[in-house]
Amino acid sequence: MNQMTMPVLPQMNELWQKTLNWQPDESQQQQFQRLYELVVEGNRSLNLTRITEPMEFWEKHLWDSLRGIARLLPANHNSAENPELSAESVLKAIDIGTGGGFPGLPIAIALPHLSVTLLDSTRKKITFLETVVPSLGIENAATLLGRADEIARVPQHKQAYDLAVLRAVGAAPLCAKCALPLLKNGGLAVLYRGNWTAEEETELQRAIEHLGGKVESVEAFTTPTSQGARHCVYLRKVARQFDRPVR
Ligand SMILES: C[S@@+](CC[C@H](N)C(=O)[O-])C[C@H]1O[C@@H](n2cnc3c(N)ncnc32)[C@H](O)[C@@H]1O
Repeated sequence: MNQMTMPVLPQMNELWQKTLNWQPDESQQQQFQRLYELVVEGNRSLNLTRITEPMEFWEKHLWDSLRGIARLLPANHNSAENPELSAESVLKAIDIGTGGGFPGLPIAIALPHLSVTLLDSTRKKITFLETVVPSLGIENAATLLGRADEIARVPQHKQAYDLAVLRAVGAAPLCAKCALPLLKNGGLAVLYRGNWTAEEETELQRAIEHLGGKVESVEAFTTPTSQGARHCVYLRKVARQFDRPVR
């Protein structure tokens, strides 16, 4: 057996459980393993990621993708306390600038009730994902080629999503400008960041004032094996743009 056919991805059941209060089942483990193999294979012709070591892939692609939406994983959301986060109310998600499928593909695998749109403006990334999605047997994810600002003007996508996730797409104000027009009123954007400064938060606040968004919370944490610094910025869409008075 070569490295590509062995289940080389660490299972990490204890760490999944301890850090996210969740564990993938057998079929989700297999999908993560196959995703790993396809990304390593795809990397030979496409510049998808620098992270190809199994342990690093687990932490920086799989775990990191799911940490941002940990509150939506079964057992973590309490729909009575937090109705806008219940599994029943978060149905449509979009991963803006998904690249090789992160964080959108691990999210689609972990939350099969969610319908996930994988958006990217680069044709070759979408072509890659068009083969990955069926190859993993994922039925709740679809690819979409285009720029977020253009897609947000298409009636089918404008204010159509409950959840938007963005990782490594650009500065936070740009991410907010991409995400908020795609969200329904009450929808949530998760900006996956490394470090996060007070200056960045001020700039973000300024940028979202006119877009009907508010910073609901910022979570700081470290990754579980290499202790890398991470922040997730949660933005709530509180008003549709056209609800706000034009000054
Ligand atoms: C550095 S990659 C990050 C990929 C992935 N999110 C990750 O964390 O591994 C940024 C991706 O965002 C895409 N992108 C940048 N601006 C975009 C936009 N305005 N609309 C859609 N995709 C965009 C690029 O084509 C690229 O694939």
